[in-house]
Amino acid sequence: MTAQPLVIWGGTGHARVIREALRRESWHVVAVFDQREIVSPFEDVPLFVGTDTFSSWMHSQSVEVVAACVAIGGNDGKSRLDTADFLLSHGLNLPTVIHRTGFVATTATIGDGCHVLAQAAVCANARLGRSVIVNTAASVDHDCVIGDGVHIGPGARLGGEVLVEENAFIGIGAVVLPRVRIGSGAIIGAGAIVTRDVPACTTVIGNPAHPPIRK
Ligand SMILES: CC(=O)SCCNC(=O)CCNC(=O)[C@H](O)C(C)(C)COP(=O)(O)OP(=O)(O)OC[C@H]1O[C@@H](n2cnc3c(N)ncnc32)[C@H](O)[C@@H]1OP(=O)(O)O
Repeated sequence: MTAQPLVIWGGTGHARVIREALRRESWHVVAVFDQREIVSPFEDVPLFVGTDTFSSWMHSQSVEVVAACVAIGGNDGKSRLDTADFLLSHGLNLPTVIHRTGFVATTATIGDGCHVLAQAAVCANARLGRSVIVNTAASVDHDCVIGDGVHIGPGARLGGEVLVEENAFIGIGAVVLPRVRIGSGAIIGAGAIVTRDVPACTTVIGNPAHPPIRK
């Protein structure tokens, strides 16, 4: 099988993680794009800046580029989804990337452009929307429902039947107890233990998780 050319949008460390997770026999990274004038994360792959440059670059390619990955991490699910829509509008596919050490149950469903990274697990009957990141060693247990644009940070643990609404962000090593609902755009701080539902657009930290105290 010949590796297909693929572009990565987003030129930070997450791009390196994505490239590492891609199957080398399937995908060959030919360019990185970003909105900012930054240095390419790869010595052997050029970085180009901006959406206008992207359109002209696509037209200039002699070999058709058919796929892209969005490498925007952090809590910016909206940017991840907007960028995914931009790339789709240029006719690109957004393959689901599953690291060779990642686990996805046969009964789980995963939307376009999701990334399941090294040693992460998506368990039985879990449902992931599109452009979801399940980062290194995170776990999404049975029957969880994860909305579009959600990022589950490294080592975070979601018990069974957890609902995470769109664009929410679960920080490194957080734990969410079974059947808890995390509202859209909520931020769960690193290491938090979430025992109750979290309203939309709310940040919580600590054990048990609570909003930060304003000083
Ligand atoms: C591969 C990767 O790296 S993927 C990236 C994953 N990233 C993460 O998991 C980061 C998650 N982010 C966090 O936990 C953040 O600290 C947030 C979102 C909870 C808060 O961020 P900010 O609003 O910028 O808070 P800030 O850093 O100013 O800290 C405010 C106070 O809260 C405390 N605090 C911050 N985060 C936490 C936390 N997770 N748990 C407990 N206390 C915290 C700080 O110590 C500080 O306390 P102080 O006022 O007594 O000094």
